[in-house]
Amino acid sequence: MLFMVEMQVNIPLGFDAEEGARLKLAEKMRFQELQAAGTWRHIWRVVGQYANVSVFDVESTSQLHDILMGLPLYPFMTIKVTPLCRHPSSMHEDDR
Ligand SMILES: O=C(O)C[C@H]1C=CC(=O)O1
Repeated sequence: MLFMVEMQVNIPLGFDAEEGARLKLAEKMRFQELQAAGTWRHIWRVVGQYANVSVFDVESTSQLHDILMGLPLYPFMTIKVTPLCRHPSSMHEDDR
């Protein structure tokens, strides 16, 4: 199942810089793990914002829920999830 996930990161002004850097590194490592597994299929930066638009490929909504809630930066994120399905004109067989 494919989902578009929009994530806005809001780390409060004055948040401990070292802890912020640690969380960002942990987030990057988790992202790369999920990308390598094919679960976090795509990611784009939203220009001018600490935000991304991503596509996740998961088995269930509860899997996606657990992944998102487990992200190191989750406590600072506003997240919007949109289910996707294959466009009838798509040439990509793996768009499911
Ligand atoms: O930078 C972000 O948009 C937040 C998050 C998503 C991947 C990652 O490495 O950090």
